[in-house]
Parts: sequence; C-alpha cells; structure tokens
Amino acid sequence: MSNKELVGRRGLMLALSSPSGAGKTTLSRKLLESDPQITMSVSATTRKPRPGEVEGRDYYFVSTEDFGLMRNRGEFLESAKVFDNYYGTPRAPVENALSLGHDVLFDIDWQGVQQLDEVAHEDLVKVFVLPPSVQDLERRLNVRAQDSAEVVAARMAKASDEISHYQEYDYIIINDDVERAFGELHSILQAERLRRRRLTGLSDFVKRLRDTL
Ligand SMILES: Nc1nc2c(ncn2[C@@H]2O[C@H](COP(=O)(O)OP(=O)(O)O)[C@@H](O)[C@H]2O)c(=O)[nH]1
Ligand SMILES: Nc1ncnc2c1ncn2[C@@H]1O[C@H](COP(=O)(O)OP(=O)(O)O)[C@@H](O)[C@H]1O
Repeated sequence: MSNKELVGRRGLMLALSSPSGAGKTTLSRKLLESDPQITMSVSATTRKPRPGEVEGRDYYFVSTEDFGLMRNRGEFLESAKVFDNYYGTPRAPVENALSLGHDVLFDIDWQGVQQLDEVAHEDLVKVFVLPPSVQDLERRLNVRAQDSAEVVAARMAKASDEISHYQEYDYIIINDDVERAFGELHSILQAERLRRRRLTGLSDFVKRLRDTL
C-alpha cells in the first residue's frame, strides 16, 4: 500500500525550465505519459494559434481584451509579456488539482517561475535542464527541424541568458542520455511527493499508530 492510500497529500507544482532545445518538451511528455498523477498546466495566451495547436490542449487562445479582463479579475497565478504577446497561468485548475492531491507540470520560462515562487513557494519544485554541451544543443535544435536557421541562431543566442538563471532552481538535470535524465526527473518527483509538509492527515495517522502501540 502506498503513502497515498494511508495519508492524504497536497499536490505539488513542478516547474521545468531549460534553454530551448535542451529537452524540456521530451522529458515533460515522458512524465505525463508515465505518471497519471501529474497533469500539464495550460496557459492562456494572446498569441495566434500555430498550425496543429489545439485550443485547451496547447493553450487557451484569448483576445488581448479578454486577457486584460481575466488578469484584472485575479484569474492568473502569474502572467508575463513575452515578445509581443501576453501569457498567463490560470489559477483555478492549479488550485483544484493541488487540493485533490494531483501534481501540475509547468512549461514556463524563468520569469514565470520566479513569479510562481513568490505566490506558491511551498508548493513549487523547480527543475532546470541543461544540455551536455553547446554542440549537442545546436545539433538538437537542428534535428528538431521545426525552425529556420535564423530562429535556431536566435535560440542559441538566448541560451546563455536562460542558463544564467540555473542558480534559482532546486534541481539540475544534465540531459545527456534521455532515459537517465527521465529517471532522474521521476526520482525528484517521487521524493518531493514524500515531503512531510505535503502529507495531510499525517498527525492523525501517527496518533492512530501510537494509540495502538
Ligand atoms: N510567464 C509565463 N510564460 C509562459 C507561459 N506560457 C508560456 N510561456 C513562455 O512564453 C514563451 C513563448 O512560448 P510560445 O509562444 O509557446 O513559443 P515557444 O515556446 O518559444 O515556441 C516560452 O518561453 C514559454 O515558456 C505562462 O503562462 N506564463
Ligand atoms: N538526451 C537527448 N539526446 C539526444 N536528443 C535529444 C535528447 N533529449 C531531447 N532530444 C531531442 O532534441 C530535440 C529538442 O528537444 P525538445 O524536447 O524539443 O527541447 P525543448 O523543449 O527544451 O526545446 C528534439 O528533437 C528531441 O528529440
């Protein structure tokens, strides 16, 4: 029997950041496929959908006016302007998941993670993914073949700035071998789930144990 059945648990927020191309999306997908207790936070954005993007799965696509109304009503846990568009993390789905003991995965940049840290420090686990080398990073951006040479060059230029924030994170994963990196990510999640402060009803459980001694 697991902890979960004997003692309740508050969910946690797992923020995964990396320079583009280091493997954050690959690791996130593997985690979501293998672990039913964690779901992805879907952000709202004013950016236009790209071909293949699905409303409610990739983003909630909203107008700039609606985004402003939602922000004024306090519906976002955090929000930011990235390039020319606004992005925000809807508050209600995260709060519901956490109170039900489900975990939430965030794919937001370091600025978003800093904001989450200010409002939800106790619930937040911050993981930063590094590439094994600059050559690997560039190769992966090219292999992915989603972006033009200019976009790859721009992402490489941004990488140094992104990486400079590694000290703000709790855990560092060097994504050399993807299976090993995934094993490390899953271990972090499993250990963080066992943190005493997340276990609800623990004192009652221990009292019952002691009462029967
Ligand atoms: N702060 C914050 N950043 C977000 C949110 N959603 C996405 N982002 C970031 O916005 C940036 C642009 O995302 P996107 O438009 O999907 O483009 P791409 O990830 O660069 O291909 C990325 O760095 C995301 O991590 C959010 O809800 N809050
Ligand atoms: N450990 C790894 N070794 C080799 N290739 C990898 C590894 N991890 C990810 N990749 C590949 O590198 C590319 C970029 O990975 P992706 O997960 O899209 O990065 P990010 O979301 O960080 O931008 C993808 O083509 C992916 O299949």
